[in-house]
Amino acid sequence: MSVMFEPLPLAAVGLLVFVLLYAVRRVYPRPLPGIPYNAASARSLWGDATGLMEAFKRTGDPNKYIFKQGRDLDSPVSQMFLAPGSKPTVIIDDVREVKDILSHRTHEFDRAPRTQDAYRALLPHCSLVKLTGPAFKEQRKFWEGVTGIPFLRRVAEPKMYHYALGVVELFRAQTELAAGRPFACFDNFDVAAFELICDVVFGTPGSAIEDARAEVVRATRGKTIQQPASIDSVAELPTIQKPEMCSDVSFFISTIAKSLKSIFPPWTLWYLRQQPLHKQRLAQKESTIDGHIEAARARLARLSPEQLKDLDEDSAVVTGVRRQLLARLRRGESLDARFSKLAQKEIHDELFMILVAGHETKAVLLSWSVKFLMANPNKQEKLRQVLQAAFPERVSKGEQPSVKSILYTSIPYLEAFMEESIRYANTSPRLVRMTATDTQCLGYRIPKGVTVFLNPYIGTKPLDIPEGLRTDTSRGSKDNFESYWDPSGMDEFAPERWLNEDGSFNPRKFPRLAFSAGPRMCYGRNLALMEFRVNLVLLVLNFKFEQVPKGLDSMESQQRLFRMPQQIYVRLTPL
Ligand code: HEM
Repeated sequence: MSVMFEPLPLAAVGLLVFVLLYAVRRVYPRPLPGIPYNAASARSLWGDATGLMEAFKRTGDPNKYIFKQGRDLDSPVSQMFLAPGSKPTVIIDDVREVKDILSHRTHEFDRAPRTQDAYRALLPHCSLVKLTGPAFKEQRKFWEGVTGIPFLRRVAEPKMYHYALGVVELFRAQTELAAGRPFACFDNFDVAAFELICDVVFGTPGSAIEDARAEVVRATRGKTIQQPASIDSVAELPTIQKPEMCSDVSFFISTIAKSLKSIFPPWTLWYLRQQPLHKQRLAQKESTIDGHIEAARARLARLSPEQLKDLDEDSAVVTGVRRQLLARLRRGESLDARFSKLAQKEIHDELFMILVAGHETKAVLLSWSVKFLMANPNKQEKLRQVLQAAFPERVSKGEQPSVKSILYTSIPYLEAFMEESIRYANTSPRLVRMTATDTQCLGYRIPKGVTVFLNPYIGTKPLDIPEGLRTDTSRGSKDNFESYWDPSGMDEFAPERWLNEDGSFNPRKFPRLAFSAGPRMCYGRNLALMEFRVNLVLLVLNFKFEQVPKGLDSMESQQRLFRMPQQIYVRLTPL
């Protein structure tokens, strides 16, 4: 009997071993043929994830580790294994090719599901999560009024000046209370950036910066805060009370960042969304934004068709609502009814996206630029001298320059300083795409459905690549810039590299990718640049940024949604 049954268990064991071996093989890295990789990582179940996690723990920023690989392997295209059982991720590290992919190859390299998933749970209808097809382009066109120069000049300019002056006054009060000690200042920039974007989106002025200043003045007069004995210790300042919506947006930004950093983003996101705090904040932001949309709809629905057509849009919510109402007029529908659920959601999500994308980015850039001022006292002094020459009223009469003169006076060294800050801050150090079709890059075949990390940093020496391996458009772009690499090195902060010999500013000295390129280029670039300029000018004219004590001056970065400094302390002398 037993002899008869022996072959069956043997076959079962054989099958089990085969299935196990197959399963193990499936979870171990399976390299894409022909693309260089780290051989040791390919032998490990966790692939490159272990090294990446270690680098993240050690430095707070995984991007150096990711883009170092191409240099180690001497290849502009390489692959990494970032999660067991998943396809490899391809890394592309060549400025010309990255710019070409972003500008001309969106049908081959489009929005990655990783990015879509992270945002889709919160903003399913916003343009950011859409693939670069007709629906995306139509939505961008619908909203372009909000980011266009006429709207920015008419609506955003006076508001950004107001909040930038508010920050100057807050710094002045904090400096008095700190009495020579260094103090943390990220919240100043963060809350002011939020109040501006919120005002641009809803047309409702914020008072958090003014309130914070009043609180600091009260604490100084009442001597209610005991400062540390040492002049080199961090001063105690009253905490800025963030508007509720600002805390909500920061909370959602950290949710998105956590999911983007996770090895298994959908699981992380699912877990975060189950948390009661998440649900509570979500309900809060839904009712706030919907309230603004309904108030704008009710107001605009009372206008005559002519008034509606002639109306100057004075906030993003008015833009969204007016354009929906104009579409109703064209279809011969009544203006009175509430919006359909879909129309309401589309306006809602785009407004929320502007709040998310247009808030922390600007505060992070300003924080880096303040660090560059402190780390480079000679360049700070030079910037101040050119600004004082451009705006003599600040020195002779103590008057602040007007917003128009700040924005529209040509000041080459200021433009170079801004450009170099944007380059060196490298706030979005990794752009993510997915191949939408089987394709190739620099002679390497990349199959459909592979996640691709693009390095937009203008600061690493390009590897030698035969021109014949490039696409036609990439070959054609060779002379678009004076250089792709500064022989004096790009690891220094040097605004001068953007100046011609005659001292004029030359934006074509090197490529610029900090706001990405092509059809998916940053939507808020103009607003961000104007706001950066106004804040930088007013800060440098009003304060000397002294060096902060050792231990508070680290230039190390951390990766949240953006690459931001680990430490942001200032020590100021008012001017
Ligand atoms: C210093 C400030 C800023 C920097 C450095 C920055 C950078 C970027 C970058 C690099 C991208 C491209 C991401 C990609 O290609 O995958 C991007 C996209 C985007 N930015 Fe900005 N940004 C800034 C400010 C703003 C502001 C103020 C707004 C809103 C008013 C904004 C709205 C957006 C949106 C909506 C997208 C997504 C575009 C798409 O649909 O693909 N950004 N930004």
